[in-house]
Amino acid sequence: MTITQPTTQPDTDQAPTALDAARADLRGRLLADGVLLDLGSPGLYGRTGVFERVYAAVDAAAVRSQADLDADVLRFPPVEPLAAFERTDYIASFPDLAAAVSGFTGDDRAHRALLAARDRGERWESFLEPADLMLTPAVCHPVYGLIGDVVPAGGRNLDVLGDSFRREPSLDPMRLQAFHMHEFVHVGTPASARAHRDDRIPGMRALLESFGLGIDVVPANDPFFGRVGQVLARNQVEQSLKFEFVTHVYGPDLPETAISSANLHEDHFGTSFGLRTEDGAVAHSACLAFGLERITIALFALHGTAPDRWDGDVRAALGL
Ligand SMILES: Nc1ncnc2c1ncn2[C@@H]1O[C@H](COP(=O)(O)OP(=O)(O)OP(=O)(O)O)[C@@H](O)[C@H]1O
Ligand SMILES: [Zn+2]
Repeated sequence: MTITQPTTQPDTDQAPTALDAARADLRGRLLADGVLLDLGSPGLYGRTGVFERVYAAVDAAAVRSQADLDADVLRFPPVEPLAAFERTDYIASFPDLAAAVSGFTGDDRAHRALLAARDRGERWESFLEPADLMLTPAVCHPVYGLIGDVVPAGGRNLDVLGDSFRREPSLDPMRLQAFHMHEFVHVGTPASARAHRDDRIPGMRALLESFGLGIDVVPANDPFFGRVGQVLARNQVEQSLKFEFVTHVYGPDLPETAISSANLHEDHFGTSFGLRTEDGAVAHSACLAFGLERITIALFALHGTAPDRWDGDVRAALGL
């Protein structure tokens, strides 16, 4: 079958850097070899069988690596109610990444006006109204509202896989607008949350290394928005709240990319969602997040786009 793909054009005419060139090269290879399909908008791709095969293997290996948690499985839709989104405070830290759903609520007359604007070649989305739904930017968000006010002794472990949407259009195939994270979340005491994060870092690292990837674990520096955001970013690093598993996707001389993370939220969600431990203290939480597309694409970048020709050890680690 031949698939005709619309082409996404770069939206800048600045001179490309070595990193831009490396990103364009990988993107071109993934499209030319039929791993991804260009949907005509930066960071949005269709996926073919070869992508899905590796992606499913990565996810299954991630799940096996956390099996001892005996976590409760939770799955959610790609959108969350505005009221739930509000409680996470995401809009305070990352307004530039957030995206809302809107819908048409007008009458016949408003519909005719919409169609007239469309016939004139104008944008018509302004005829839509906010639908009180947000695209979920981090898959653990819906968990905290469902836990109940008191977390049982020993805490709760949750296995959450879902869609993430972040409005960060890019021609870097490692930076998508729509992607998936598989998260292993713990809600419990300050000590159990910290242990969940810290004790599992070596195992996560070993898993990613078993795929043949070179991994560094580094303190994360998230792109919090604006001037206040610079303070938040500094706190995050100083308090070592988040670690990222980074790998060289674009060669040893170019910056590494985060393919997974291990986060300690402290009392952030416990306070916002009114979660307490049995002794009445505010619950703490932590999560491990596997960035499934980023891990998958890192594997294609390193080992090539034909998984049957990958090293036997790598295929064994992935169960391919
Ligand atoms: N735009 C994206 N496209 C694909 N995967 C992503 C994207 N953003 C995050 N991820 C993946 O989800 C994982 C967990 O999300 P997290 O919130 O920690 O990302 P992040 O630190 O904001 O990523 P970055 O700093 O690269 O923007 C990341 O380690 C990464 O693997
Ligand atoms: Zn980050």
